[in-house]
Amino acid sequence: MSALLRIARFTRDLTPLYVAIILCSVLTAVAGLAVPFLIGNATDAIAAGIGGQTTTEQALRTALLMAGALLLAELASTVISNIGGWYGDVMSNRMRTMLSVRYYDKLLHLPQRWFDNEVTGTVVARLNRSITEITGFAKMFSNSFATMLITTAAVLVISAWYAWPLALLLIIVFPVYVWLTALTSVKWQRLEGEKNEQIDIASGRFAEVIGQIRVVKSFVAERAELDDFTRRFWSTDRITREQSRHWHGMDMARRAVLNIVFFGIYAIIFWQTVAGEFTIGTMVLLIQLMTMARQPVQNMSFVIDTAQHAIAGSKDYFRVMETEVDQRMLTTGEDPAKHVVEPVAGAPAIRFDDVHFAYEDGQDVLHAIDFDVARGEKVALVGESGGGKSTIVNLLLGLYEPREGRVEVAGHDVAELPLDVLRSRIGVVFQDASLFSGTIRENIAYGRPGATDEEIRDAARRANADAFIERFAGGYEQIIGERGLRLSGGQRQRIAVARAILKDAPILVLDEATSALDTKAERQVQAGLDELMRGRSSLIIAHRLSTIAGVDRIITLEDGRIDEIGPPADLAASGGIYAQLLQLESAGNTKQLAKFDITG
Ligand SMILES: Nc1ncnc2c1ncn2[C@@H]1O[C@H](COP(=O)(O)OP(=O)(O)OP(=O)(O)O)[C@@H](O)[C@H]1O
Repeated sequence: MSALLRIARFTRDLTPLYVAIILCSVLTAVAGLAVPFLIGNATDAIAAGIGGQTTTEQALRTALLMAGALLLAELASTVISNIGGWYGDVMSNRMRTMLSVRYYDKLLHLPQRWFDNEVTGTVVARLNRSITEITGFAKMFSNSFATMLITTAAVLVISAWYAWPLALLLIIVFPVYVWLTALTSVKWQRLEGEKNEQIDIASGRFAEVIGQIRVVKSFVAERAELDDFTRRFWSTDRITREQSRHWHGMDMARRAVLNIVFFGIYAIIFWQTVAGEFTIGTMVLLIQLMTMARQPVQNMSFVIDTAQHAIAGSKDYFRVMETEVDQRMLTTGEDPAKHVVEPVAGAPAIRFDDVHFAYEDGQDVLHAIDFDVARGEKVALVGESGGGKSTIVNLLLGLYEPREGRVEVAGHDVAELPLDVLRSRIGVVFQDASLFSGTIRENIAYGRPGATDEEIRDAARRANADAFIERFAGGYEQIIGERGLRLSGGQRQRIAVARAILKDAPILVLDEATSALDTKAERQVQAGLDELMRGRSSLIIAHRLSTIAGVDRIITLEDGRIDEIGPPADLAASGGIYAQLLQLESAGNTKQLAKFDITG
């Protein structure tokens, strides 16, 4: 119940719709409750006519009057319940929109750490299930449950008026029924959770596999993937059988109790009628009222079943909604790129001051990292794979916080800058170009929404991308497929470079992509990158010795520690990692070079 109230509180903006739905439900219930009274009156009038207490004309007139009133009551019920249904549809759709938008908003602002432990497809599957179940319940409630519950409450009061033992029996049957249902609920919920877990994992994998279908095909892993998917779904079959057996076993017990109680109710009504306490009309009225009350009790399992799904769904939903978000976003609604951050006089563009960092407690991956990048300087990070290069970039982008020490940008502690302001100052070109489905124009404009066509073209020209874009039939409107899969690796990179040029951030982080490119493509991308780096302070995760040779300074890393810092010429002679790399290159030892993600 508290979970359902929580949903209602969470969606309190829908209150006017909730009120309209309840009003329609009350009116529908009232119209429905009039029916047994009208039939009861008609029955009494007909019985009186047949029995000779009134004339046949009088009996007929009353009966026809009742039939007319019956028609009106039923028409009213039809119209009002449909109006209520309309409100219900609108309400559940708005609820779905509200829950989905807030969930997406939440996900977009969760810290990077949260995503490290989640599989994208699983997050999406969970969202879909939770929201479908919550809104499904809301819709059922507004379209039928509410009227049903109001009718039942009214039947209780009316039957108490006529004969208190009837009301007593009805009052007993409800809690017994709900109690028996609650007994089933604990086990049912546990099994439902087990099922959902399997389905979420399978759906997560499904999304991953379809997203990386080329890898799957190249490893001929289709059968293995399908087998795993099938196994997970089939495991829900066993759980469903157990869950359903349990549910239906308990349902039999519940219904048996109901049958016995209703036997008592009918026995009382018949006995009282024979004893002359009730007229035939009252008997007909009471039988109809009891039938009206019986339906909600029987449907109670369905109501509770749907409510349980909604409760289980809401738990998953609110678990994510309760996760702490990155609080350090600019909350003024101001464009973060326009937020003024005056550089501290004399401060370097980037400074790492004795930074220690661990992804997991007690396992430092960066130790005492100390370096700076002067304004306009190009600095390359070189080190073995897993040495901590990407982690340094992650800290610079504020994706994680140092365990100890400070990271500064233009003299400001990164921990104190709003994250969106910080990130608007840093352009990033990732190793994997990471484009989105849509047009080339949209992908470049991602760097600066609202950029003019001319600005987009100019960025593409400078990134050495304009010529190949123009060769496409659609030009800048060419659709590039999911993650840009319809482009070559080099083309994707150049679009990513154009995107960063358009962003025009003073600091640049570059994770060179090389292995995927042939020499010509590499030259084309390099020309774009050179243009991008001009005048910017650049931190480069370099994968080519030619790039490393062209930077102002090199930082070599070993096991998360800085080994050396200095200009290429100095490090070439120092005997350290860079000097060794040069030796490996001249000896043609590409295998050892690959350990450093260096392609030569
Ligand atoms: N999200 C994460 N959670 C836990 N550990 C991580 C995470 N990301 C990286 N690591 C670990 O941190 C260490 C440094 O990784 P990092 O990605 O910074 O290395 P790298 O030098 O960039 O390597 P590469 O050149 O292969 O990309 C590695 O041991 C890695 O396993």
